[in-house]
Amino acid sequence: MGSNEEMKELVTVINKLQDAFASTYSGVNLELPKIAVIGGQSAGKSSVLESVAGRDFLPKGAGIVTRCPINLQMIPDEEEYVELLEHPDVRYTDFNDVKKVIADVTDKETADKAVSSKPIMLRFYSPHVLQLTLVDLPGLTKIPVGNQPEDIEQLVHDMILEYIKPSNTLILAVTPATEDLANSDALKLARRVDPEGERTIGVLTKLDLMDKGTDARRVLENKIYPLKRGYIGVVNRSQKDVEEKVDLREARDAEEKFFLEHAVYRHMTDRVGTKTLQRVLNRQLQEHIREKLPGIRSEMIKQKADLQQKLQSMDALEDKDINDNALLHQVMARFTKTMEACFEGFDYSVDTKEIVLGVVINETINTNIINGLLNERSLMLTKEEVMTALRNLVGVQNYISASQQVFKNMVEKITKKFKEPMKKSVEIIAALTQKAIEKCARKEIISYPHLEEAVLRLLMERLQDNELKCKEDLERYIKAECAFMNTNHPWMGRCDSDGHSHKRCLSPSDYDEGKAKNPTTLTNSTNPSKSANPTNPVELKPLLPPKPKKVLHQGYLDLASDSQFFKKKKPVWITITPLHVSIYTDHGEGTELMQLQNTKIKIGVETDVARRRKKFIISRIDGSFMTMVQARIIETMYNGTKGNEEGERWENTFKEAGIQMEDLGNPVDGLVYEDEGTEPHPTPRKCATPPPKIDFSKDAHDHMERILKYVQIVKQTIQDLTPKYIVHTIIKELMTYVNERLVAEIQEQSDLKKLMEPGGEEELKKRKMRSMFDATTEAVGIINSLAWLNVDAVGEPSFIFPA
Ligand SMILES: Nc1nc2c(ncn2[C@@H]2O[C@H](COP(=O)(O)OP(=O)(O)OP(=O)(O)O)[C@@H](O)[C@H]2O)c(=O)[nH]1
Repeated sequence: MGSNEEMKELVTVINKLQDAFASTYSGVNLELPKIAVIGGQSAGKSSVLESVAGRDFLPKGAGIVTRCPINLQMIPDEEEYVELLEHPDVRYTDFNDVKKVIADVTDKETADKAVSSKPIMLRFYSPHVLQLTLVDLPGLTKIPVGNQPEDIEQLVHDMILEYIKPSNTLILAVTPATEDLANSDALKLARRVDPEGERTIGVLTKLDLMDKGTDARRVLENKIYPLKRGYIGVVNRSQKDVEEKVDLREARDAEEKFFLEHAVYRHMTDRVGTKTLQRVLNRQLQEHIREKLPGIRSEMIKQKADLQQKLQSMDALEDKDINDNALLHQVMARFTKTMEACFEGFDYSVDTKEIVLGVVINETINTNIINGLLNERSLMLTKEEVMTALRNLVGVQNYISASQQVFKNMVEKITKKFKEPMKKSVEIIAALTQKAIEKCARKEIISYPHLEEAVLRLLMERLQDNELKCKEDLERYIKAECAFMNTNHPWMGRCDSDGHSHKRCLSPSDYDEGKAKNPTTLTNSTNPSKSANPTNPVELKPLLPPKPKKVLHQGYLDLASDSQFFKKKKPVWITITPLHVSIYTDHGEGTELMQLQNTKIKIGVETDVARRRKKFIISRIDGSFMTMVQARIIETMYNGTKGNEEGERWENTFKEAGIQMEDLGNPVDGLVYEDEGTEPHPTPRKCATPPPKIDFSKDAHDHMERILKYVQIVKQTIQDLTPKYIVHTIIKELMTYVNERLVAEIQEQSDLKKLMEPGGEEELKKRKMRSMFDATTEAVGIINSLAWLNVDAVGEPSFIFPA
């Protein structure tokens, strides 16, 4: 490849690399050297800089024209124009305007002082330039003129030093050929920062103005004041040329002509002319690049590997070419998985730093709902409150019995109290669920703000619907609870009014055992809900004869007329086994009325010695009801017809069967039986005794206990069911929606392209990193493509600076 072509390629490559580096945000830069032009006042600095840049946009003239540093940044671009920092929005394409603005800004900046160190920033965009910076500095002045301060020389001196100090700055030390080189301030200053002259290029201007017969041959031959990089002689436009608007191209031609026709200079073409100066500068740059690129390449390769690793860990490399639909499904699958992990705890990468909201919801259910809102003391009635209510029912009347209506009203009233806490519970869990959704969305969808917005909108709508539905369901449940009171609930027998279960749970057989077999609703069924429910009568079926068992004694005893079974006194068939006392309507084919467990009953015995009668008063040891109709005692009597022995035998056999017996003696009032004339036993004599007193407090107490027990059951059921309803309706149904409908609804309602428009910090970070990765990859590719990178030969001049 010819060297000129190499340089063309170099301009392209370097500019591409600069672009690539700019997008890597890495700070990696070719750092092409700045070129600072220094020299005495009116030495021709601006003219040199201009001819290097190839455009005429700097003010020139006699006197001190450049009074501020002019920072000219050359930037490759398709169009050619100038921008000034002072007017960032204006693109100057007329260079005369640029000149004028620079002059104005200079005047403004130096209105109260001779010079200013604040640079005027210019950007020169052109398709023909490399990205590098040229700095025109004010001329060194010796004697203050006009309003210039006394220390003007020092001021300018210090400013120039500041600019040329960095080792990455090439110094163009401009001296007019009309001056003695030994007095060159430019060279003196350059030597201070570059004593070896490694980055200083001597430029001799105004060769055309030298006295006739004199020339700068010995200077240009580097013999007078040697510099490592030597001297270049140039002829710029004279003040007259400037005024006559001779353009740079014409000036360049005139310069060429001048040197070719000059007797001395035409023999030293490699030392004179603006083109030569450009070529030298190009060479400097090329050398610099050649030196720097291998290091940059290694740095880029390392950076590329780092970025690749980071992107892989962020799962961001694969997404690159995926289409929007696939991306939507990918993102939503991640979101669904995170939601499931939150609620179901199926996350295999179990979080050890933070409790997921699902766990918070669980704790809230147990602590704040079951044992909080739904366990408030105010929801329940105290014994005193029930008792007061019962007393209030009768007013001045004597208490007779508590009606079923009273029971219903009171239970209903308490049950309805649960409505508000249940609703509140729904709201609490809905609010937590909303938080969980938002958190999961933030985690998984934040990179796609439109999608996140759509997901949140749909889920919030669904959550609201579910919340409403759940409240309605629970309200309906309360209504259902009030609609039917299951007073035969199995727990009625086992919960005390404080809601505590007895140590031993009753089995269904227990439930049956204590149950009275009402002759009108008798059944063989062992199902408590059917057989025990007085509102659910079933056909009366005669029982089969009792299974053969070891009978200790059996026979007829009379059942009292207030036994709750019969309206009249009636003989019943009783058998005593080691385990049970059973009462049948009759011997053989009779129906079993009751079967009582010996260990659970006690029998009080009254003996009427005169009549040889014995009355056996059977009750439960725990005081509970004997029958469905709520009698606490069953009175049976041996009527004495078989003599004393038979009465004694009954009593002894009860004892033998392990029943707790109590001798009640010989009662004063005798055995009270209405004479019903029943067969086959003689009728006991009617006894004139006062009617039994109604025990208000005992009956009310029983009623109160039943109410308290029942509302306890209601409460426990509500405590049990409410969280189930809530979790099902609020969370499970929401998850079903997320799994089955959400994506489809999102696709139906929104524009897919817009949905998947990335945004948000996380995505921006990923994108930035990905573009850095791409730029680095490109930069490495560009550097690798430079075959001449390791070639030592220095290329010929080219058009880095526009011709
Ligand atoms: N004949 C001739 N005139 C030149 C040459 N170089 C510069 N001039 C003129 O010298 C004057 C000063 O040139 P400038 O380029 O403004 O010099 P400067 O060093 O930038 O001046 P200050 O910034 O004011 O210090 C201008 O009128 C130029 O036209 C040259 O090589 N030959």
